[in-house]
Amino acid sequence: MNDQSPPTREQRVAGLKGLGCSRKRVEDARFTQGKGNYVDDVKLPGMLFGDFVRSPYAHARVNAIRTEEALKVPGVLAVLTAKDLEPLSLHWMPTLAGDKQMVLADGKVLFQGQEVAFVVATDRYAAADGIAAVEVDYEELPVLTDPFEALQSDVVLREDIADQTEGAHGARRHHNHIFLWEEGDEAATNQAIESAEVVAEEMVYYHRTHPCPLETCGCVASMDKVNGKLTVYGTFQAPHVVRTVASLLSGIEEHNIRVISPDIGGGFGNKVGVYPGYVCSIVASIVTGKPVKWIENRMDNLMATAFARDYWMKGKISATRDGKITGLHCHVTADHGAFDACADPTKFPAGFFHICTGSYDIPVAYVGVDGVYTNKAPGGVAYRCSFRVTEAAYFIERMIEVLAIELGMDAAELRAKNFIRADQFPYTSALGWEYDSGDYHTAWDKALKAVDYEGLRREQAERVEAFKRGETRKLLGIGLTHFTEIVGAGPVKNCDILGMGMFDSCEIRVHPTGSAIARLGTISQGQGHATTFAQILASEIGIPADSITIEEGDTDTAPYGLGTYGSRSTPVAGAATAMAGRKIRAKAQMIAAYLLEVHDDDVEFDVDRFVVKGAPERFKTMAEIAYAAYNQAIPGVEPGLEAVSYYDPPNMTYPFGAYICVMEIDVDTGVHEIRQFYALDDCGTRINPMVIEGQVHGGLTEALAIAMGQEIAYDEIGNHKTATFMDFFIPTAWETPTYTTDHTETPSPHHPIGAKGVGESPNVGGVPAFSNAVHDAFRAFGLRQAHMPHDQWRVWKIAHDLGLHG
Ligand code: PCD
Ligand SMILES: [Cu+]
Repeated sequence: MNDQSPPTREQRVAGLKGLGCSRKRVEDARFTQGKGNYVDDVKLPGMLFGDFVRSPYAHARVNAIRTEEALKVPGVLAVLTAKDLEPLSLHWMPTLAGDKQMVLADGKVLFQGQEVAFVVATDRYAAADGIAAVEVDYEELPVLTDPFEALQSDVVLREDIADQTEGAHGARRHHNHIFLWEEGDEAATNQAIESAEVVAEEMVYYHRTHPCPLETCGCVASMDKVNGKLTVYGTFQAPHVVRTVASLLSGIEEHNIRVISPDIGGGFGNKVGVYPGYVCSIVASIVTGKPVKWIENRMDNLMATAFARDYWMKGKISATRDGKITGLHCHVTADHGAFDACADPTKFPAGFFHICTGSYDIPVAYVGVDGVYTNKAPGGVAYRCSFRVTEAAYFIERMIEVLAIELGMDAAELRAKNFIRADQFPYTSALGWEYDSGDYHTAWDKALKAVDYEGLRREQAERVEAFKRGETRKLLGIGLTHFTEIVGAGPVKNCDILGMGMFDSCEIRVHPTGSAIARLGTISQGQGHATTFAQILASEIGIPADSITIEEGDTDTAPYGLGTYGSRSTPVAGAATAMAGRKIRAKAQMIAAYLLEVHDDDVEFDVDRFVVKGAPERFKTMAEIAYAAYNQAIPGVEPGLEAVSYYDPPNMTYPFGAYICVMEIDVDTGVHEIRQFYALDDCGTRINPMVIEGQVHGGLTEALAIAMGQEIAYDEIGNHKTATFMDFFIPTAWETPTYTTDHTETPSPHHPIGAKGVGESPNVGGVPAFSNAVHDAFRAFGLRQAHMPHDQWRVWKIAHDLGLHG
């Protein structure tokens, strides 16, 4: 081929590396070469180190804190206690859930690992010595770790609000009660259930766990007293929200606060909330006039930062004899720990749990959630679904299995019989959500075919017979799940965090030579935004993704946004990116028309250029247009080529998926082996299939961890039993199975490019798939419900209790 020949249209499209391209992740060059810049890499001149004295008790009165000896330790400069923070009104701080939380122990401690005092020293070793020298007089109090018991007990956990009968989410009926939140028609639901031919009832527990990112939480606060500017580097999933909160709490004007989220080593929801470490570092920097760093160790992270789940879900599901679901009732007892510090949109104290009707057309439903205080760490609702969709999906997918048992019906058939049909979308659920789009039957049939479902069931039946004959000790479980996710909060009219509406944003500058920078209100923690958002833009404005820099996480430069969690970046900031791109394109069209000396309407966009309609040889490329925007006076058009979009999504997006897990279980040892895991995801328009596959692999591995072993456990006096990797299960390559990924593509009708989120989906759908496989292996022997995690001992115990050990 002649070097001079112009690229074909296909080559031009491919050259953009836009939508649908499995573009390699641009951020990986620095990550794989140790050139990332994480919070702990931030080293400022004269920087000090702060760390916490933490409570060894789960519930105790703090009668005295003596700091004299600590202050004598070489290198220790200050020890902050609640008394020091009180004059600044910073000894307590508001939580995202409308509650308040102690920054440092104020008269008592409420969970093991709670922050009691903050020691500031020249380095982390001196701080550790200082911590050891702080003397605290504790007087132990009775401990409540069980939420059901907490609601009956005379022991008052939150003395600060003991007499308050109204909380942030309505009436409190007991001193350890936080709220009762209800959705749906309870009377109609009860009636449907009472008059039903078949009812299945079950208590489904989704245990307490923890997102445990590789990098723990931390920050560096630096108060420059000369120019009055506070800079805070930190592991923040929502940097702008942190800036606003810091301003409101400290009284420092918001323009004088700069929050920077540098590279983040995994967030998974753990880094959404505001922690005492941030407040104490800021105060310490103001007091000492020096930068102060605080970095958690692994135990701190597992003991004191945002846990996930801990939902006791009591369900009733009713159906006709032939398996048509007629009603769903759910009551949740939600253990929120010592403070209600969940990171949900204000109006939703149980997040989006009322998506618990799942993928099914259920005529009536009711859900009631009781939030309860206990002597455990606060900060729930994280871990690859910040808004309780994981709990909801687990609940309904377990209830479906239990109903299938009750009906004596195949669980795949029961699902298919009740799916919302493709022609029912947009579909409004009994609990009020408007599902934007979906095609569940197509996905389900594809999944069942891919694994040869009928063949598997035959094999399973043969296995059961062989087991009964004593020819094998291994059972076969087929774990089915069809989940519906709900991601992309806003809209602003329903969703806010601390009053800030949940929109998101993108600002684009196209440079004269035809490359560009785009800044967003979100922040990648490993998801690959620098790669994928450039792809959205490449397809919108015809500039190659390789020529577009994506920048996030610096509040001095990025437009205001609500941050990255709840798989909202693609649905919201991704939409803002497309919309801002369209503004660039609109202006480029005027410039092109001027340059081509035709009317605006006579040019049209084609991949990377504007062409004169009907005369494709007459065109201006985006690079030429960008240059003209800066070097020519164009009548009626401002110089430059920039745009900004603040996007308020009209609705959330509803990704879905069909997962099937095939598991072998050794009845005598409780050891499982995952023979096959098939995951079909539908996240609408796919931006980068390779990134999506990576997201799915990561999320499934976290799901495996949660379902098969990971747990935050406490003993009866509130000792945290799982605060190290000796006890807290993190799967390695050894435990991780091979996954087969697949997809269908049902675009979101309201998203500018039809994309839905995907990051959370594999965890939402993965946990029930693994757990259902365990249950299914024992279905023939009468198992209905066994609580997670299904570690080896608990699986052995299931077999034992079913009498399978002879
Ligand atoms: N359709 C579609 C969708 C999506 N995509 C892609 O993928 C990713 C993701 O996305 P999304 O879904 O939108 O999401 P985002 O927002 O971005 O993110 C978030 C998520 O993400 C996930 N993933 C991950 N990865 C990593 N690596 N790291 C991390 O940390 C993490 N985290 C996790 C979580 S948990 Mo939460 O926070 O609990 O709420 S939520 C979450 C990005 O890149 C994007 O672009 C594509 O491509 N396509
Ligand atoms: Cu979610």
